[in-house]
This record gives sequence, structure tokens and C-alpha cells, in this order.
Amino acid sequence: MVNVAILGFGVVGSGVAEVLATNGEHIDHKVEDLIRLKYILDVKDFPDSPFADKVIHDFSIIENDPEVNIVVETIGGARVAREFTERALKAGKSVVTSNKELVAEHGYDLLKLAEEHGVSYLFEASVGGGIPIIRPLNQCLAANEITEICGILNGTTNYILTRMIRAGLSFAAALKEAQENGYAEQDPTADIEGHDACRKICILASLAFGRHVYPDQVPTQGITGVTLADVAYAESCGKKIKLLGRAIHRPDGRVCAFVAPHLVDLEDPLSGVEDVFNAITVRGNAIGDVMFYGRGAGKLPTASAVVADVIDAAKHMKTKKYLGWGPGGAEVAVPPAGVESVWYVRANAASDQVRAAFPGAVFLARPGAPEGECAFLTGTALTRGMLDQALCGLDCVCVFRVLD
Ligand SMILES: NC(=O)C1=CN([C@@H]2O[C@H](COP(=O)(O)OP(=O)(O)OC[C@H]3O[C@@H](n4cnc5c(N)ncnc54)[C@H](OP(=O)(O)O)[C@@H]3O)[C@@H](O)[C@H]2O)C=CC1
Ligand SMILES: N[C@@H](CC=O)C(=O)O
Repeated sequence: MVNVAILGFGVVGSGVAEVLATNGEHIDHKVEDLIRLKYILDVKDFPDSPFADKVIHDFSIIENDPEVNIVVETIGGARVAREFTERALKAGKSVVTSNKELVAEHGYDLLKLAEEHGVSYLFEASVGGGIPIIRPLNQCLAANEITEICGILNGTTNYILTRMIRAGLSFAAALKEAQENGYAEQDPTADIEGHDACRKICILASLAFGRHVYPDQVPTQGITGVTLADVAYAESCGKKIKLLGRAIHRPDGRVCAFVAPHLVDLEDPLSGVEDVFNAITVRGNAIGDVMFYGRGAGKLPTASAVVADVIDAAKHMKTKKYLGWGPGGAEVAVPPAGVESVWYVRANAASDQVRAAFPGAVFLARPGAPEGECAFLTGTALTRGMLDQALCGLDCVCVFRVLD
């Protein structure tokens, strides 16, 4: 018998309980053992839940129960979740989590701690919700030198952008829907300002390139600066605006990772990724480009990935498969200053002024554009420094990279 305790009975935690109950027979068959949910730790009681009898409030009951083999951490955040994770690992229990903040901030230390205590620390659900990406990156693509990862990594912002474009919803109304669907973080600032996507690209970069990349090493811009005017200009040139997380492995071994809205060509499969769906493209030197696609957030899709890790941990109680990467450091990551792109620019400027600064500019039009508004693509690929130099003297409102 394998006993499981869930920490945090919110969107994901309750989904994990539901999947374990609904698919119990199938899961037991896979593991060739009985997986049983023994405890649910939360700050609240859930008297109307079918799992009400499992709810406790004291973590030390789980910590000190030798029958608990696997702890599922779905509390979120990097404080109490970190404390409980460390205590569980030290008590010889494997930990499975969907908590990308914790993995992005402390993954290296927690993976080391797990190894020291002969247990697993697994986090498939921390990136891409229900999409299998951590295990494929670590195992199926292991033969490759990974050169670049690029993806739509946040379901909430992709949902917001889709609803704004397709249904003409306001930003606030679209965000409210995302929250009601259980997609958003407790503090949705993490979604809309790009921090959530930043944490996810850190995890992918650490795993793919072998050294811990920390969120504060990744310049991050969210979607609050994206307006319907930009959406219309993008559409006019056959593109869509998507929030992308990118990580590039440079020839000198350093990692250049960043998060920002991009204009993506309609021919690029990333442009067709709508609603809560995420997609991640990985470029390897043997496989070329491979793309992972699916629901990036939500109760059951995320629980699907968490329970897959529970099954993996249960199947490897005796023979551990360690997952990990090397320590971080200032030398690991560099900002994207040297990455050249064509840029989309919206400015309050006359077209002559723009033409003088950007001789190859491709001008864009949208219905109802106010007098004096000018939007264009730079035509040639420039670094951010070169762009800023050329923009000097222009009243620039916003700039986004165009994905090449
Ligand atoms: N929602 C999603 O689609 C996805 C979420 N994730 C990640 O999964 C994690 C959980 O997310 P989600 O389920 O949405 O979050 P929720 O806020 O829905 O669930 C967290 C639960 O933990 C409870 N909790 C808070 N503090 C404690 C504590 N000290 N002890 C016990 N329980 C506590 C919360 O109670 P209270 O509400 O009273 O604070 C709440 O019931 C996060 O790290 C999130 O980033 C990952 C992928 C997708
Ligand atoms: N808030 C996150 C949840 C999943 O990771 C998102 O919207 O992607």
C-alpha cells in the first residue's frame, strides 16, 4: 500500500483527490500496488466534500506518520510550501508538486535534499499544466543538445488575450473569467505581469541547460501594455500577439532567457494556440523542433500531471530516478541585449520621421487610428540597443519583438 497526503485542498489539490478517486482502479493497476489518499492538509474544513474525513490541519501528523510515502504539495508560494517540502523530504517522503514558484526559486536545493534522503522530488505539473514536458525534456530528448526553448507558458494570459480578441471582452472581464475557471494564481499579478511564465522558463532552462536559472536573472514583461490597437496592427500584418517565454543556450554556454509579448506570424503554430492552452517548442540538435501542446492550467489537467508524478514516485519507491541540475550563479545567465529581432513599434510620430530613423520600416494600418499614431515593423533585425538608438527623438508608446 502506498499512502498519499495532499497539502492544500484548492483548485489543484482537490483535482488530485478527484483523479485518485475516479481513476483509482486504473492507477493501482499501473503501479501494481494500492495507492490510497490518507490525509488532506488545509487551513479550512470542507464539511461538504466527499473527502471531509481526511482533512487535518497539523502538518506534523503527516510528517510523523511512517505510513505516508508521498506528499503532494499544492499549497503554492515559497514560504510554508518550502518548509513543508523540506520537512517531508527529510522525513523520507517523496514530494510531488505543481508549485513552480518554489521549484524556480529553490529547485536546486530541494532536488539535492531529495537525493540526500533517497526520495523523489517531482514537478511535472509546474510547467504547462497538464502537458507532459518535464519528463520528455529530461528523458525523451536526453540525446539532444537543446539550443532553444520557446513557448506560451501561461494559461491565464493566453486566455485573456484570446477573449479580448475573439469576444471583445475588456482586460478586466477576461481576467475575471480566468479566475472563475481556476486558471489564475492567488495573486493574478503573477500571471499578467509575466512572473508565472518567468518561473516556468527558469525551470525549463535549468533542466535543459543544466544550471539553475533564477527568476531574477530573467527580464520579464507581462501583457498589461498590450492594447486592442496593438492587436489590430498585428492582425493587419498577419500576426498575433502572444506572451512568450524564451530560453536560448548560447555558444559560450550561457543562458539567455526572457519573457515578453511577441508578434507571432499566423503561419507559426504558436499563433494558433488559444484560450487556456499552452505550447512549448524545444529545439534539439538531433530532433530539430518538437512542440508540446495542451491545457496549461485548470483543475483536472493539472491534477493529471500531478497524479502521473505520484504514480512515478510510487513505482520508484526502491530504485530512484534522480532529476536535477547544477547550481546557479551570476555567470549562468545573460540578458537578451544581444538578441536581434525585427521589432513592432507604435509611436506618436510622422511617417517621415520614422522613415528617416528606420529606412526599411514597414508601415501598418488599422481602422480608427488617431491622427499622429504610427505603427510599423522595423524591417531589419536589431538588438534592443540598436532599436533604442534609432528610436531616439521619437515619442514611442510601445515596442514588441517579432518572433522570427
Ligand atoms: N490553478 C492552476 O490551474 C494551476 C496551479 N498551479 C500551482 O499549483 C499550486 C496550487 O494552486 P491552486 O490549487 O490554484 O491554489 P489554491 O489557492 O486554489 O489552493 C491552495 C490551497 O492551499 C491552502 N493553504 C494555504 N495555506 C495553507 C497552509 N499553510 N496549510 C495548508 N493549506 C494551505 C489554501 O487555503 P486558502 O484558500 O484559505 O488560502 C487553498 O485551499 C500553486 O503553486 C499554483 O501556482 C500549477 C498549475 C496550474
Ligand atoms: N496561473 C497559471 C496556472 C498554471 O500554471 C496559468 O495561468 O498558467
